[in-house]
Amino acid sequence: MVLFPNAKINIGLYITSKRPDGFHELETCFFHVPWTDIIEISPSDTFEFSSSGLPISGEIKNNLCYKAYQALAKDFQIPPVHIHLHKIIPMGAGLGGGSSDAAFTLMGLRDFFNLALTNEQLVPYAQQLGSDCAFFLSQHAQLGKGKGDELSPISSSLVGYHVLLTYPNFGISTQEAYAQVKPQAPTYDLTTSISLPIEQWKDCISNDFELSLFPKYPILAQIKQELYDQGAIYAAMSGSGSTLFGLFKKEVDTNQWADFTCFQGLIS
Ligand SMILES: C[C@](O)(CO)[C@H](O)COP(=O)(O)OP(=O)(O)OC[C@H]1O[C@@H](n2ccc(N)nc2=O)[C@H](O)[C@@H]1O
Ligand SMILES: Nc1ncnc2c1ncn2[C@@H]1O[C@H](COP(=O)(O)OP(=O)(O)OP(=O)(O)O)[C@@H](O)[C@H]1O
Repeated sequence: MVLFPNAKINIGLYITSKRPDGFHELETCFFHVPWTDIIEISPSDTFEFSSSGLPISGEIKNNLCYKAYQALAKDFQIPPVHIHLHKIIPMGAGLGGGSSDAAFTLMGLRDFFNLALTNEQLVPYAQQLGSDCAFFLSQHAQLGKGKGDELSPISSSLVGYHVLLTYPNFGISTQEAYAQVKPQAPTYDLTTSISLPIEQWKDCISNDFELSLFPKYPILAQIKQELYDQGAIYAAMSGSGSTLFGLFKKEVDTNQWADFTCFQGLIS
């Protein structure tokens, strides 16, 4: 079985308070984007995990695909499998690649072994694996609250837009990014702003992580400006960075981004 876990972008991200468990309460809108990893699940006599593509730091036992297998194997008698991950989505990028791998592994194992579980019933497994993970069990854009895993669908859509993702070839640790944020009341009401035409988003939707990360990494602010100079209708950082994205009405020339790792895709 072959799976294509996709990345996400956050449109708007407000960090409103720090919780007693050390996590933060936030409000954000998650959208799917078509940059994907590849996972293959095949039968095996013993559990095996292998990877190719971008090197993934950390031990195999900490890989989210392995953790997803273990989470399901605790509650269901599933035979061993070989999971191969071909890593394409950059890490420490704010694109949720690891979380997507975890969610797709849960859904893949469910289908591979015909487990009687709906995506909704997989949510508690996803929540154990990461705050972003539950979003990838859904097909459509979602408003995320709480740790980012309390989701409700939104009607806004990016279908027909071209998205350009620019990863500046360095990652930012999510944990460190949160540690530098001063929680505050949202600057704008995200539910109202996200329902406005995309052309208006730049005046009423922002990402709180930009406030602390742009002064630390001035290149990020420069990339955002260049995306607007190139004609983006909306440009921002995704999640805790380091990727900046631009939304465009037409395909754009990516020659000027040759120094970065970039992806351009039509949202369908
Ligand atoms: C920045 C976002 O990508 C926005 O969607 C997410 O909030 C991050 O989600 P994630 O990568 O799935 O994060 P997790 O793996 O759950 O947590 C990584 C670290 O980020 C911090 N963290 C994460 C989520 C949250 N609501 N508050 C936090 O403070 C914690 O220090 C945690 O140890
Ligand atoms: N399947 C996986 N793919 C990528 N990274 C993984 C995976 N499993 C565990 N990790 C660890 O998670 C770290 C962060 O990777 P991830 O792709 O989730 O980053 P991110 O873009 O910062 O995500 P987010 O937007 O959720 O904060 C990696 O450096 C790696 O050590």
